[in-house]
Amino acid sequence: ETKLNGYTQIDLLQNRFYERAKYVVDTLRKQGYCYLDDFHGEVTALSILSEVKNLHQREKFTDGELVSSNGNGSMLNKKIRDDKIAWIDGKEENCQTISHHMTTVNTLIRYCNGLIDEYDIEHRTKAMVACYPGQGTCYKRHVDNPNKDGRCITTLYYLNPGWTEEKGGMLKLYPGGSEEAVKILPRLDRLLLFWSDRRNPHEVEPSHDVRYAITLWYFDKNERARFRKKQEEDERKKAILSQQENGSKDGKKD
Ligand SMILES: O=C(O)CCC(=O)Nc1cc2ccccc2cn1
Ligand SMILES: [Mn+2]
Repeated sequence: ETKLNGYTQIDLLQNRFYERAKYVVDTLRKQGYCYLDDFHGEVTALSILSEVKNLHQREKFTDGELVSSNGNGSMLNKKIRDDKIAWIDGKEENCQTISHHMTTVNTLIRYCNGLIDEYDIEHRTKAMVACYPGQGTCYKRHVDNPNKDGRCITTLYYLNPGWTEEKGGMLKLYPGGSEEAVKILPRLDRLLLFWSDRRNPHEVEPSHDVRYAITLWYFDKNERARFRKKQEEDERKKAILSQQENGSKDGKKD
């Protein structure tokens, strides 16, 4: 391959990933969040946007699920989120550039993993493609991973060309749980990363125009394994309890 002052193209590419990973990890350490602009370049960003719009037209988005306001499932189902979402694994038809985004962020995170010793990042979720349809739709203040479900880094890729603050839809982040918020413009080709746990409560302000983003959550291997083990134990306990209940019911019958 062509040698540019001793470097091959691959070397340059790997250096580029290494440089960005270094900046990301240093910034995450310093302020808990970090964003990279012009992540893919405009042409690729617009191609991802057209695939997302196509998903939207093909009605592939579902309503964000309702969450009961006081947690006991009562009828007071209050909407805390108005986003419409689609889960994408990247193999779907007409999602090639979305898939390219997923592999590119994987590579960046793999380089970051080499620099972060508090986590061992090997897996991620599918891509959650989200759309806020405008008319004041928003997402109330929340923490992505409040109870150690394994997710350690949230990555949000924004797809909104020409977005301005007048359109609302700013991501308000409260880094370190502090009260003064940081406002992030959800502009095209911006990749935002932040720790998924209680260090980063955040909310989406009411949006007055259609607003698209793609989220990928990355797991810490150990926290995820502990969470899965706990989930299985809870399942077993539930199964035993329901058997006992059925058993006692049978007992009453005869
Ligand atoms: O679009 C943005 O700027 C961020 C939106 C956002 O926080 N979305 C979001 C979406 C979620 C969907 C399911 C479960 C947890 C979730 C947490 N956060
Ligand atoms: Mn969130």
